[in-house]
Amino acid sequence: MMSFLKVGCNFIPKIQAQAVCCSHGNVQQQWTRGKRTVAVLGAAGGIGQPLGLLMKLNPLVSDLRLFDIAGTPGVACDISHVNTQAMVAGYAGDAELEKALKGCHLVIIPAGVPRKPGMTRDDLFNINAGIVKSLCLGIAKHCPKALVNIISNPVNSTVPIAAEVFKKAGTYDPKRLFGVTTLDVVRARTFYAVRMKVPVKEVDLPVVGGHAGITILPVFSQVKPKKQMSAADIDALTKRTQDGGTEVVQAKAGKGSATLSMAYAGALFAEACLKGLEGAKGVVECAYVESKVVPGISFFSSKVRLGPNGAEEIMGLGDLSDYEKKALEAMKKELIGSIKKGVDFAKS
Ligand SMILES: NC(=O)c1ccc[n+]([C@@H]2O[C@H](COP(=O)([O-])OP(=O)(O)OC[C@H]3O[C@@H](n4cnc5c(N)ncnc54)[C@H](O)[C@@H]3O)[C@@H](O)[C@H]2O)c1
Ligand SMILES: O=C(O)C[C@H](O)C(=O)O
Repeated sequence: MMSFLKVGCNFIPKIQAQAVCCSHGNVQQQWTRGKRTVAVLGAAGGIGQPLGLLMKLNPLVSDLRLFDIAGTPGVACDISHVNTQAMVAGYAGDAELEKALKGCHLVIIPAGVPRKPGMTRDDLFNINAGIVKSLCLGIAKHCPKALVNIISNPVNSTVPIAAEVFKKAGTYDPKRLFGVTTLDVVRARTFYAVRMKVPVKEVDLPVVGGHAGITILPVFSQVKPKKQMSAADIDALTKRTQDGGTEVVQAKAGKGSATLSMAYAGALFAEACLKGLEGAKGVVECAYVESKVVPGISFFSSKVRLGPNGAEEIMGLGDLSDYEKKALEAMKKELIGSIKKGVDFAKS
């Protein structure tokens, strides 16, 4: 749980430094508050609006830039009335992208179309690939040193697209580019806690691979606190995590995909990045990054230690059960194909 959400309303008058914890609860550290500039691109959308609000609540943020093709002046005005320290500004349309990005430390991208029932995330490629490409061109030009958190689907392809854009611009640093897979972690932890009857705040559970169907692999063999799980439990919870996005798409019945839980997850990962920038120790989250963890798969989500330069360390997978090893084999072809599709698009 995010520190600023944990303390709820009480955090508002406490503008001075205080001890805060990362989502694994293993960090206790002092740091300076509110000196980071954060942009949300796609800020008028279903994810962008609550994500903007959550970033406004984050005491590490001094300036919040809300960018979209339209609608952001209103969203920014609304959020700016919240009595927390971050200054909020709205920017609309390509002509304002430079102003939105200049000086940013962290750029979060939930811009793009969401799924409707019956669609796969890959069905979004044709529209979202171009959106991510054009926004990343802007980042390369106006804030090349920023950390970039990509939420837009299909994440398995949009992150490789971003990498290629940055490579072409000569600004690529793999430590600063992340695909946000935190929602898979959030879901897996929730589903495990409910099924195994453990307090959700105590659950630590990595989710590795990518962010689509069988490429999502919760590693229940490493879950804490460990409860005896039957093979049927493991299979059911793995499948539910893999299908979590589709569960929401179907429940919303044509009105989009996960927005509120995604805003929460996006804010959780953004806060981990900001804590890393501030030099907090022991900030570890799963994220989809350029990786050598699985030979032959150039982008992969695993535990990443965040620090002042972004992804300071990409951690290995640890021991996997036979079930997980099989699932890892099963995802390889799809993941490699999605990565290649993104790279080919960016190069074309
Ligand atoms: N990574 C994840 O776990 C995860 C979870 C949920 C949703 N998503 C993805 O996030 C994306 C956004 O979902 P949503 O529900 O917020 O959609 P939405 O349609 O509600 O909002 C998207 C916003 O992006 C804006 N946009 C489009 N083109 C833009 C551009 N060039 N520059 C700036 N903004 C632009 C739109 O105007 C809109 O406001 C989708 O691709 C969805 O699949 C990812
Ligand atoms: O499922 C989707 O299309 C949105 C997102 O990727 C999710 O996991 O909720």
